[in-house]
Amino acid sequence: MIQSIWKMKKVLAILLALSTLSFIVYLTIGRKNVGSIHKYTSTDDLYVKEKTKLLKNDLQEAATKIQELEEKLEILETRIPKKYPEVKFLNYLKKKRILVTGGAGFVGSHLVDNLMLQGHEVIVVDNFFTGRKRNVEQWIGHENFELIHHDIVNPLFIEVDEIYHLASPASPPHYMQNPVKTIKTNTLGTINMLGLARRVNAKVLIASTSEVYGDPDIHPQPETYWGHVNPIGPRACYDEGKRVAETLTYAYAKQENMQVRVARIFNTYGPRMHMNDGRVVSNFILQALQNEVITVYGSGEQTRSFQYVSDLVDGLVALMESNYTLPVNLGNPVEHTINEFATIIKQLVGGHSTIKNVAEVEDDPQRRRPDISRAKNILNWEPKVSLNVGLQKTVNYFRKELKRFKHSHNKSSNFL
Ligand SMILES: O=C(O)[C@H]1O[C@H](OP(=O)(O)OP(=O)(O)OC[C@H]2O[C@@H](n3ccc(=O)[nH]c3=O)[C@H](O)[C@@H]2O)[C@H](O)[C@@H](O)[C@@H]1O
Repeated sequence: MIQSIWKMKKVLAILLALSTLSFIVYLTIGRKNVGSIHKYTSTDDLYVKEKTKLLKNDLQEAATKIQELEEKLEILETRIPKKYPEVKFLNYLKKKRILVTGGAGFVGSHLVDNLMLQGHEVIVVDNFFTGRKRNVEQWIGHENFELIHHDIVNPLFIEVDEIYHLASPASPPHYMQNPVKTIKTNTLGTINMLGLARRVNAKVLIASTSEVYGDPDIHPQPETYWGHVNPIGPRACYDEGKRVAETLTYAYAKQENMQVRVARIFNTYGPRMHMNDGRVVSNFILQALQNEVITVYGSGEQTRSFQYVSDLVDGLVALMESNYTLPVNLGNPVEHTINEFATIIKQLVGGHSTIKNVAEVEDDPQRRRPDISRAKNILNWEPKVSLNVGLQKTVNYFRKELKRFKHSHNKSSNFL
């Protein structure tokens, strides 16, 4: 079908070219001939004018027809079946209807891929504040997939078996950009999702964060640690927002006898991170790829532990499938200072960026590393992807993104 459409397109292009050519030939050779055979008269001139007019009309008619045909072709093209990744077949007993809030975001979209490939029906709800349609475009039109543009701060009425509640900006510059909205998403949004889960009797997993531990004074951080959070600092909208989300979850679970899961997610990276994400992984990689200065905030002696996104997704699915209700840390326990991390990225990318220490960030947690004993014991889960392998995939992704950005930037400036 695709080939025949291409053939039709070629034929149309040839037709258009031929008719234009014949018109030009007529105007040049035809006119000259008229002049060479006959003596030039005003009758000839009239004849040529009349003929030109007729040909112009013919050409106009042909152009209209071609346009009509092109429109028909466009409609036909939309009917060409899209090639989707192959999904498992599940019978109606095993197939679940799963809602993923924030499913067009970085982590959400990878989770959606996993659930779709397993053969489930997936409904993505996203307000596209930090999520992008592009992250889930591979599934658009698939019979098991649905994309809803909706802000979960408002209630949602659908029937589902499970809810992965991931909707919230997660990058510090993003969540600090509109702190009130971040709090609303994590409080009102969470109430709406817990309310929905209660109404339809669905299992619900809440994406919490390592930030509930604040700037920790216990290291590494086990789930039993209560945290060290500044309730009025610049990060409070997010870390206190997530703490309330956890409190709400356990209040609903107790009062309404619901099945809940809480994942405390540590720093995660991978393809589909936004170019303007502002977190350390994307910043350093983009800076290194463009030979710009790699900006280390503060002394660079603060630490983080980075997990690759596919490991996190495996952990989220395992947690949902378990019958464990208390919070579970999901993160990679391999810890690095930010200075070390800058050097790792610089070496991996190459180029001639320099590493520079710039102003520190207020309330920046100084040490962060998950204690993952609980996830290991209960879910039999631990990260599999090494930093080198994960970073290489992420660097490749950002390299492509930069090319794509430059290409579309050039195109739009040509257009202007
Ligand atoms: O990546 C994540 O998943 C986590 O990211 C953030 O937490 P944070 O650790 O502050 O994330 P980054 O902004 O990536 O910062 C990590 C460290 O790198 C530093 N950094 C960041 C960006 C930069 O250009 N340079 C730089 O030195 C920061 O100051 C911080 O010490 C979010 O708050 C968490 O919710 C989220 O789980």
